[in-house]
Amino acid sequence: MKHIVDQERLAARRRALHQIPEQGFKEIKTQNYLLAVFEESKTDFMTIEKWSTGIVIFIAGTAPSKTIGYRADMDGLPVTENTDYEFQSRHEGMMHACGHDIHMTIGTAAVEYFAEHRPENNLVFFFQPAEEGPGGAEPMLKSKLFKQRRPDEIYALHIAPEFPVGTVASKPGILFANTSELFIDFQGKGGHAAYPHATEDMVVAASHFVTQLQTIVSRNVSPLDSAVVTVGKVEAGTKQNIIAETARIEGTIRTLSVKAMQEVKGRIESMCKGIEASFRCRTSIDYGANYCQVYNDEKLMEQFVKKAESSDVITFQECDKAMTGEDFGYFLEEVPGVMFWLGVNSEYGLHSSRLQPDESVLAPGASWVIEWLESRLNKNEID
Ligand SMILES: CC(=O)N[C@@H](CCC[C@H](N)C(=O)O)C(=O)O
Repeated sequence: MKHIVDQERLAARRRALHQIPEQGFKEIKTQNYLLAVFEESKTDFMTIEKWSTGIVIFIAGTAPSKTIGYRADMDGLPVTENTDYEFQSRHEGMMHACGHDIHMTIGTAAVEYFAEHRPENNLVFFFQPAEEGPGGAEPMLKSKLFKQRRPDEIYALHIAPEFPVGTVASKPGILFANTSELFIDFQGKGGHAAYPHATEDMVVAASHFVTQLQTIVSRNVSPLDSAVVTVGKVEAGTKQNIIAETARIEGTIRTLSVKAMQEVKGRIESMCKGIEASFRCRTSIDYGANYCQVYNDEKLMEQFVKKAESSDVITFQECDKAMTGEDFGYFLEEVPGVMFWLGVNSEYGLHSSRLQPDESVLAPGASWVIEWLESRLNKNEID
């Protein structure tokens, strides 16, 4: 199959989306932009419905015996863009630094294609808000709309800066980790910088805590299991000559097993008690959004690999699991399916202010998604 989509049209769309990154559950402009795109290809066998700031599109098949699902995430990240793009983000302090602009654009190409080539089976697209947090998948799955449109299998992609354009990579079983956000507040007695003995310094307390955290992965988690504890943000104090009354750390925990997640959280709780005793302060922990692992169905993965290996538009590569998180894992808990990486060859990685996915991925990426979905929608091809 040659590229069946128009690269330039998709690039223009991706650039438009790139300029309007919005936080989770605030994707209003993004939703409106997508709705306008879908309105142009609307047919009488296609239903377009809003869910929160997301969109669900149902394409009724000609002779359906099942429903195939596809999901694309929509939100941006609080990152100040530092690329050399002419079409940089117009939203200060926000950027599509995780490639969701590419994910959505490829999703729109698939919607347009199947609006023109009505499939035999039903097809449902989930344009999902808030993947980066607080998590749109879980509430979407609980919605009445999802229950009405529930697919029998589901697919999604994520861009991969480290793979060349034209590469699709995945693996059976666990692909992405279990995750938990981590927010800890420290509260003590602040005061004058010249009277440390009369205060409890929360800069020192939080700093000790961050250092102690590093021993969880090296000394508490089994070396045969895997975990990550990252602190991405620390905030404390008000001025250089005032001893800080409060501090806050924000981070994330990643584990391959549910057991390791419980162990890491248990250690964090014990360490907080230790910090309270040592620094005469109070701590409070909030685990924010938690995502389950992304687990690829083995049988569907086998079929995916078989199809990918015979495709002219992409090359398949088996990859290792990663400690990234994705709330698509919740879809895969409910419905069997596959998530895969799509190479975009960027020197800078996901969540970097300099991430620059190679746009030439749009046509082959969309063609592959269409080719794969078509094989699941056309009854002659399904094993
Ligand atoms: C693919 C990717 O980068 N996903 C995010 C998911 C974030 C989950 C949650 N907000 C957390 O930080 O734990 C990731 O950071 O892996």
